[in-house]
Amino acid sequence: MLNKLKKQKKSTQSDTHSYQDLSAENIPKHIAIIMDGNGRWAKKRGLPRVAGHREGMNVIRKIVRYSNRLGVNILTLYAFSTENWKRPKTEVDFLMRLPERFLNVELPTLIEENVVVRVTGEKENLPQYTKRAVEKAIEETKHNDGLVLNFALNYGSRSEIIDGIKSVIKDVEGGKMAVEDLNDSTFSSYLMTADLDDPDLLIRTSGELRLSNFMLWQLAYSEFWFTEVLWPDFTEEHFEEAIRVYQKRQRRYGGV
Ligand SMILES: Cc1cc(N2CCCCCC2)n2ncc(-c3ccc(F)cc3)c2n1
Repeated sequence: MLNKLKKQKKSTQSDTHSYQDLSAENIPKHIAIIMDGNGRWAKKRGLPRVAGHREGMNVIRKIVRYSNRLGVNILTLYAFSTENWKRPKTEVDFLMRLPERFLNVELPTLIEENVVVRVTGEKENLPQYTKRAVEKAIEETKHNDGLVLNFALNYGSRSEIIDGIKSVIKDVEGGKMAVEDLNDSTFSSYLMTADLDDPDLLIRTSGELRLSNFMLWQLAYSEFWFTEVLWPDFTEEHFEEAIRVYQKRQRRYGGV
């Protein structure tokens, strides 16, 4: 993938995007995105909030494809937080149908593009139709080895950390774990993201400057890039700008 990027880098214009001054050597391995601003996008246009969520799904398609072409290893998308259950029932019901709606359209392409679908969150509390759709996608892409598309779905970082602590206590009491062996690395293995590297870059859209209970442990050393752009208006160019800024920061702090 990086070689392909190098070739495209030589030409001033690849098929749809020129990777202007993006270094193929330092593409963030794991990019996490808080996809915010969907409701505001709809309100600005006098549309119902759900229209913003629907448009937001179209942006996911573009960013997944672009991430795969750039050679990003893991793309984590914050789709539904444990706090989102407090939204109006009509909106929650609509949101819970989106995984099925997205996968019914996209799964064949994801399989073809060697993408691995993964979900981070409490799947047990999801409606049956939501769980069935995500489990089917996880099963049908588990043998792929390309981009890991990780949806944070019904995910809350504080409850993830509390559950991790409870598991550590259980293992210590059961003699499976010695307290002295507890450190960053062993504790990370008790979290839902045990099999993933931490994010190198966090992107949050719509101008909000907070983490909203998202990957609080995992983002400890990540670069953050915030934009006023609302998620439905987010494009490959915005994504490229975030990576360009990330790469500039890496050069500045690359030294010892
Ligand atoms: C709840 C929810 C909301 C949701 N939004 C649309 C995108 C904008 C931000 C939030 C609303 N999207 N978009 C894709 C999914 C999804 C989740 C799991 C999966 F395996 C496949 C697709 C999704 N899920």
